[in-house]
Amino acid sequence: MIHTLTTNPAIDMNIQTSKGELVPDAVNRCQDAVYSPNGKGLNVSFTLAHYGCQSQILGFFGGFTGDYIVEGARKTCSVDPIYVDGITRITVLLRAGQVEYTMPGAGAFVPVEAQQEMLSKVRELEGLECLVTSGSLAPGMEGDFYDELAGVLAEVGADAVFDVSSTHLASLVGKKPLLIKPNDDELRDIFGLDVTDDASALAALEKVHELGAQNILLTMGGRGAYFYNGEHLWRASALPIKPYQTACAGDATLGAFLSVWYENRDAVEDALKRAMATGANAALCPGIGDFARVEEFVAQVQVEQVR
Ligand SMILES: O=P(O)(O)OC[C@@]1(O)O[C@H](CO)[C@@H](O)[C@@H]1O
Repeated sequence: MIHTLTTNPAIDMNIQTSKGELVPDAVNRCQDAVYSPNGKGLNVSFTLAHYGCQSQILGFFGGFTGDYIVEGARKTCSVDPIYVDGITRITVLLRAGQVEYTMPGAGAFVPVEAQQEMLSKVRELEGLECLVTSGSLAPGMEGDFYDELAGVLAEVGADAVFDVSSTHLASLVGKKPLLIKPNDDELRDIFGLDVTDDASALAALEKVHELGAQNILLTMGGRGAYFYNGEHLWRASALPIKPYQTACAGDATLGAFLSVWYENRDAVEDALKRAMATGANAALCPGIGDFARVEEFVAQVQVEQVR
């Protein structure tokens, strides 16, 4: 079974300013608030659940916000939480007219003892085939937690998938994760690599593969995505949508991709079509979305094997 790990989950609070603008030093009244239990790995689990793939959510949770997320997530997924003393964060996703502001809180402090408890839990999980670790590290955690985690996964023979924005990813790929999912900003900031066309995508993803990542799913928002497996490179088109909020789209893309590809490594085209369609649908909704237009979108995604 796939498990997901979110060290720093969040309630996503989507709001819109009533006047369609954000005015400094003024009272900006807001409307249409939507609250949802989120965090990057949870979003992957919710997406997997939508496609009938069972997964279990792991993470650190604290306070009333942590309880809200655990309770909410349990409506669709199994959750095995570790509780910490602080208060799990809220991410404010504010829309002011055409402008989107994403404001994640810092999150609850995770002491070393809780980190060790998580590593022991992972080591002892029954039926662990793959751990998807997503999102930022909670306060109190350092990049070496990922190294220890990768060590535990290697020890128990489980696959590692990382969708993390930490600069530590540059060395973590040396542990040969099954898959990483950077976006184009992360590829530039962490690996110093830019993608402007097929040739630069191939050069960049070959480089990251040489560093150790077995497979790379590169998401680029409105510019589509590439997938490289060390041998072949595929390009997938983006949907021409007007996003409501882009925050959860990458997680929906990853979850949808895994829901096909993890069990069938040859089904890259189908996996990419579902991934792009699901990501686009998520971008139209608050939270992870309603998956309502996925089938319609699948038919519109163009996937081409470019090498
Ligand atoms: O601080 P992180 O973990 O990078 O990002 C957290 C977050 O913004 O990402 C998710 C969307 O991807 C949201 O559900 C969540 O609030």
